[in-house]
Amino acid sequence: MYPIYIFFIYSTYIFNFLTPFTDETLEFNDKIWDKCGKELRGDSSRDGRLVCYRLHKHLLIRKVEILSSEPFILQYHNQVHRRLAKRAVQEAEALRLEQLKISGFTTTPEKSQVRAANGTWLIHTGRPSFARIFEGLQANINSLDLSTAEPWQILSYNADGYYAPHYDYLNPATNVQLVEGRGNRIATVLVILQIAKKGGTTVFPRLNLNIRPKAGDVIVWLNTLSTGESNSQTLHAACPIHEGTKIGATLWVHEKKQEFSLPCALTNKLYNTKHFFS
Ligand SMILES: O=C(O)CCC(=O)C(=O)O
Ligand SMILES: [Fe+2]
Repeated sequence: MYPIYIFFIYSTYIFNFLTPFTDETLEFNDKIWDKCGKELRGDSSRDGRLVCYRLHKHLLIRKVEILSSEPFILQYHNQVHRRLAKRAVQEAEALRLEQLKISGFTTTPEKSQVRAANGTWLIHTGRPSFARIFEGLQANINSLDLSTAEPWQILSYNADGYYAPHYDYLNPATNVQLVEGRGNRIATVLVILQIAKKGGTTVFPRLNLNIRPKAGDVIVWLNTLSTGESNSQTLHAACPIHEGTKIGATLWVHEKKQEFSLPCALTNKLYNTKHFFS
C-alpha cells in the first residue's frame, strides 16, 4: 500500500514544463482527425447505459452515461449549471490566457506542436465559479478525492485550435518529483464550459468514440488500470475547432489518496461501475 501523503509541496505547482506521456511517436495524421467529424459511440452503442442516481446530500438527480467500460469513461450530463458555466467562462477570459508551452512530437512539420490553445493554470478555489464547480464535482464524484488534482488547467481553443492525440498519464522519468509525490494521473476530469460552433469534439481514436458534449457536461475517465499501469486505450485528442471558441477546464487527478475508494489489483485489472456509483 502507498504511504498516505497528507501534505503536498506547493512548489510542484510550477507545471509549465509538464509533458504528457508521449514516448511512442503518436500518429498525428488524418486518420485520427477523420474520426472527428463522425458519430462514434464506442462500446456504449451496444446497450443503453444511462445511469441515473440520486445525490443524497443535495437531493439532486444526476444523469451519468457510461461511454466506455474499458477504459472507464463517463459523461456527467448537465453537471454544471448553464449560468455557472457562463460565469466561469467570463472569469477564465479575464485571466491572462497564453499559449501554454507543451512539448512532444508530431509527424507533420506544419503542425509541429502538440496543442494549439491558449490557457492557464488556476488553483482549485482561485475564482468563485471555479471554486463552486470544484465543490460540486467533489460532491458528485465520490470515488475520487479531487484534492490530489493539479490546479485547473483552463484551455481556450479558437478556430484552428486542437489538442493532438496524447495520453494524460505522465512519463515518470521526466516528471519525477510530481509522480513520486502524488503518484501518476489516475483520472482526468474535463469540464466543458463552452462548446465550439463547429468542431472541437473529444475523440478517443482507439475506442472509436467521439464525444460531443454540451456546455456544463463533465467527462471523466481513468488513465490507468487498477494495477497503476497506464492504459494505452486512453489515447485522446481535442478535434480541430472550425468555428467559434471551445473552453474547457481540466483536473488531472493523482493516485495518492485514492487507495481507499478504488479497488486493489488483486484479481481484476479493471474498474467498473460499482466503484463509481456505490
Ligand atoms: O479539450 C479536450 O477535448 C481534451 C482536453 C484534454 O485532453 C486534456 O485536458 O487533457
Ligand atoms: Fe488530455
